[in-house]
Amino acid sequence: MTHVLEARNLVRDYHVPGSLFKKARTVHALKGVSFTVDEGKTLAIVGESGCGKSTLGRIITLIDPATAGELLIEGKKVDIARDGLTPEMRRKVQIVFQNPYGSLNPRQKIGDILAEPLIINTKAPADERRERAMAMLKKVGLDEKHYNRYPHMFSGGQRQRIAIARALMLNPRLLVLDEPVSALDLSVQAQVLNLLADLQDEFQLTYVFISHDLSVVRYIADHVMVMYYGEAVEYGSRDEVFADPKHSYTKTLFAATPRADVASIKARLARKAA
Ligand SMILES: Nc1ncnc2c1ncn2[C@@H]1O[C@H](COP(=O)(O)OP(=O)(O)OP(=O)(O)O)[C@@H](O)[C@H]1O
Repeated sequence: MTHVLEARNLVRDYHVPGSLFKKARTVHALKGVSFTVDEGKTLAIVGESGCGKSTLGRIITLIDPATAGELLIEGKKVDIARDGLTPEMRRKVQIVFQNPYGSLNPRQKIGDILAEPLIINTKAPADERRERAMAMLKKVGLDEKHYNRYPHMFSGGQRQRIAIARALMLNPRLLVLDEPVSALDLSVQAQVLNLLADLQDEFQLTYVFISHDLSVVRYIADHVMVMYYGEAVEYGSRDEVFADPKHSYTKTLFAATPRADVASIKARLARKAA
């Protein structure tokens, strides 16, 4: 079976220019990271601040180039230096960022925010764009009446729903979710996680879920990759990694994390297991 996403030995170096007081230096943000993600599955990427999670997310989403390595989307090699990327390839991968306050243009109405990817990437006429935006609002648990409102008129959870809806407008295969619930209250986190799980089932979406929160990862992930200073130090199924962490860093990370379970997450897990 072809993987939806395959990363082979991804390397990313950042060259930080020197100043009067500091020498120029190179930050080795990714030191050769490899993994695969299959259709309809979720790979969680876990690790502390600075371990390279977001760098990896930006490379997968083709926002940033890698220094070396290979990236394959549905078995097709992507030019990681970003030359020659087809619009088709770009449409397949979308990203949702942590901050729903910062990621939506405050001057645009929700309908226009959702229609924008269609205007840029397709020839869909205005009435079709409107219809698709309305339909997507409903899919993420919002309402047609929200179409003409501005982002400031929504709660944090609702804004993240809008960001998810925007990411889905082009029917992507893969969503990179970069700390998508970290800025939300616990009860709202559970609602958004449940929404992501439902959308995954409905559209057979593949997720790369970046998080530092192990209780969230435990709920959402099929596979887990633990990163430490630019390296993947652990990689396996969720149950394997949680039940029997191999690397000393993973053990420390798990020991340091309180079990902050969310009631409705537990309920859903139980439903899933049943
Ligand atoms: N544009 C850049 N220029 C120089 N160094 C960078 C740049 N972006 C990231 N880095 C460095 O690369 C390393 C990995 O950063 P990255 O943001 O990917 O980590 P992270 O695990 O996502 O952390 P956080 O959770 O805090 O966002 C860090 O040492 C960071 O300082």
